[in-house]
Amino acid sequence: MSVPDRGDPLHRLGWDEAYDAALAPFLAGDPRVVPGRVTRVDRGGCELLTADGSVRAGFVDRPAADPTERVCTGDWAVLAPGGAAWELRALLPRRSAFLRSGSTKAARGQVLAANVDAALIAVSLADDFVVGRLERFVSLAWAAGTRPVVVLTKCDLASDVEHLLGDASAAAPGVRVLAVSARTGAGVAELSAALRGGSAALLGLSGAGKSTLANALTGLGGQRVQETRDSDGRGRHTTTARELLPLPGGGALIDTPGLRGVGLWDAAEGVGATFAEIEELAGRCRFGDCGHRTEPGCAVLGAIEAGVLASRRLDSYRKLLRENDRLAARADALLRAEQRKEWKRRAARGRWESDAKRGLTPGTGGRGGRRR
Ligand SMILES: Nc1nc2c(ncn2[C@@H]2O[C@H](COP(=O)(O)OP(=O)(O)OP(=O)(O)O)[C@@H](O)[C@H]2O)c(=O)[nH]1
Ligand SMILES: [Zn+2]
Repeated sequence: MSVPDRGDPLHRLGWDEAYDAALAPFLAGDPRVVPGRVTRVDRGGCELLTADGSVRAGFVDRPAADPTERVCTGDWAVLAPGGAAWELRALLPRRSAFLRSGSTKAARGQVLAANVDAALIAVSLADDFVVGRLERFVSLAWAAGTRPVVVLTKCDLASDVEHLLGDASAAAPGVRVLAVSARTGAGVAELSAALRGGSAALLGLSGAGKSTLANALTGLGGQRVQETRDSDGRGRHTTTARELLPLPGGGALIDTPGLRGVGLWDAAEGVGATFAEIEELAGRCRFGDCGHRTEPGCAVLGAIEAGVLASRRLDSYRKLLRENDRLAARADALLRAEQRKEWKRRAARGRWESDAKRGLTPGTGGRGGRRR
């Protein structure tokens, strides 16, 4: 493995000068280190693509107490020769990260994908268009530090595409919205061009057409999706394990199972960006802490009355903020519980040590302990 130069596989996957700068201190410490991009993560290990274009598996992650510091798909890793094989030494700072809210065990959440530039939100035109769901995905994309791109899929099945494009644009102001059909190929070239050079991740409900879209974008044909013809048009497919795939025009597509239908996590800012027009209006309310319910001089209510803002937008905005608050509160509670456990462990260890010093049976504090 050697340090990459321009046009090599790593640059095609998005390596640039800022990453060069991030790698420099590692190179100064050990000139043998090389970067690699994580294409898939397994329990405790990962697979990487390196500058010579080869995919190397079997890398073991460094120990990290904070789950968000563990390796994830899309990470740029610093590799160094160690013993018989290469080892993963560090991760370069992430430009963006999708976090999943913590499970009941881990309060701090888990990073699902890193260094994503564009979040492709797949919305099937074969199903009813649920605006609130789109707003949720858009908020998530902003919160992760990525640029959302709304992809209305299966446009061959819809008759009023123009109308639906308008609805989607209204729900996601300032966001690029495209209609595509993997079946007819409509819009695919335009989407490819919009992604060129960057890293894109796929989000969307099951059956939204993500795998089919991934095939169309990466040019993998039917390799990743097995077409089945069933009545509801959803079908079943098998997805191969690699989660980061090079795009033919440069850049990469990240498609991780965990990212496909994620929950909100610390997305208050993302919600704000999605409902930018409401936040902007709120800045003009008479009271700084206006709840936009009955307050006099409320610019938000004023806009609704004037027919400039749909009251449905305000409802969605509130709902997403509430959801986010609930998750944040839950995460706080989990974090506190973890800390309490750690304090108990430390206190127990302290008692043990002081018992031992006093010549008591360790852990009994003298109750039932005999002096030796
Ligand atoms: N008519 C039409 N059908 C499509 C199109 N894209 C996907 N489909 C069909 O929609 C179904 C679901 O597509 P998938 O690509 O498997 O959807 P997915 O989002 O990957 O689904 P999950 O893996 O469950 O998340 C399949 O039967 C596809 O053949 C399209 O552009 N037009
Ligand atoms: Zn107000």
